[in-house]
This record gives sequence, structure tokens and C-alpha cells, in this order.
Amino acid sequence: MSTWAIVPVKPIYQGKSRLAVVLSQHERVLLNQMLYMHLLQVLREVHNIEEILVVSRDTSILATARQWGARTLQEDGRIGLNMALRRATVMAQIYAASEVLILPVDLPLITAEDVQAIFQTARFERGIVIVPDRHHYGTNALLVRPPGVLDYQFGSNSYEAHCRQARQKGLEVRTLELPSVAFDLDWPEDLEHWRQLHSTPLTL
Ligand SMILES: Nc1nc2c(ncn2[C@@H]2O[C@H](COP(=O)(O)OP(=O)(O)OP(=O)(O)O)[C@@H](O)[C@H]2O)c(=O)[nH]1
Ligand SMILES: C=C(OP(=O)(O)O)C(=O)O
Repeated sequence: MSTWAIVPVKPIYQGKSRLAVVLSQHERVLLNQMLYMHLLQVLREVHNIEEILVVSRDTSILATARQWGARTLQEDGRIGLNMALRRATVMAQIYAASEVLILPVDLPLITAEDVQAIFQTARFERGIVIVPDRHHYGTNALLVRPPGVLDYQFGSNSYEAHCRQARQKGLEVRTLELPSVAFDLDWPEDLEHWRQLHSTPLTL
């Protein structure tokens, strides 16, 4: 079993744009860097991940990935998240990956144990494990085995879209409820919630 984690990352100055109403540009850059470092750290602790592949059009993001021992894929212009993930998956397939785990960077509470729980849930030959966000609207983690059997549909209502497509294709579908992975930082109220529940390491 050769497992690849794929992390798509927006340019550092563009990520978390929906928080621009409550955070300055500088604060958003700090937040983006912190979230990115947190995810790389967590993924490094998960021993069955053979490769971490970061896909981005931001060369500073890719340089950091390489410092962490991750592979990188330079995104070719504004091809969009789903196409970027598709290209990253093709790269994983070329290296004979047997499964890919897609993780967005905005998961401040994710732990290595969460990631292990995702792999433990994948008891099938062909299927997906999906961790929805806490509104059951977005997709906060997506394991696909084998790589390439699902067309990515990140965007609005992606949880339902991914599940529906996988069922139509005859894939096993496992939804995993993981509160810490279900918590993503999209909107100002998410940031407020995070501040209330947890002491944030930044004075954002
Ligand atoms: N490589 C790549 N990653 C992307 C792209 N768009 C979004 N992402 C990443 O995909 C994940 C989900 O992103 P979004 O929720 O769309 O963007 P965000 O930066 O988290 O938040 P907003 O800017 O507020 O929409 C995050 O890891 C983003 O960094 C893209 O065009 N290319
Ligand atoms: C693009 C997605 O992420 P977000 O909900 O963070 O926009 C998604 O979940 O499909």
C-alpha cells in the first residue's frame, strides 16, 4: 500500500479571503502560514503516508514544502482547485500510489490520530472515506482508493456531490464524523468559535 497525501494550497496572500472582513492582509498571511505548518507537521507524524504532495501556484509555498521533505507540483496558472487536484492525483498515479488522501489546509484542530482514523475506516478495495464539515456541506478530508476513480467536485455542496458520484460509480462510501476535522475556518463566525473554544496561538 503506497499512500499519498495531497495538500492543495492557494497563494499565501489569497487564502482565507472570506476572513478579509475581520482580518488584515498581514493577519491572514500569518494565519495561512500557521495552518499550513500545522498540517505539514501532522502529516509528518503519520507513518503510513509515503509521500506528501503539495500543489500550489505559489513558489514560496512549494519551497516550504520541499524544506519539509514533501513533493511539489507547480500549478499551471489559475486552473482551479479541482483541476489542480486532478493533476496532483495523476502524479501520484505515475508513482503507483494505491490511494490518495486530499486535505485542505484550513483544519486548525486536525491531529495525526484523526488521519489514522481515516485510514482505518478505509476497509475496501475501491471506495472513498469522506469527512464532511460540521454543516455536512463541504468536504474536509477525502480518501480515494485507488487514485483517480473519483472526479473531484470541491466547491458548493461538495460532500453530497462526492458521495452521490461515488455511489453512482459503485464505489464504497464511508462517511466519517470527526469533530476536529469537521471544523474548518471559512467564515468570521468560525474564527470566533475557534477563539472561544481554543486559545489560538495568534493574537488574531
Ligand atoms: N492549489 C490550489 N489550491 C486551492 C485553490 N483554491 C483553493 N485551494 C485550497 O483548497 C482548500 C479549500 O480552499 P477554499 O475554501 O476554496 O479557500 P480558502 O483559502 O480556504 O478560503 P477562501 O479564500 O475564503 O475561499 C484550501 O487548502 C485552499 O488553499 C486553487 O486554485 N489551487
Ligand atoms: C471547497 C471546499 O472547501 P470550503 O468549504 O472550505 O470552501 C469544499 O469543501 O468543497
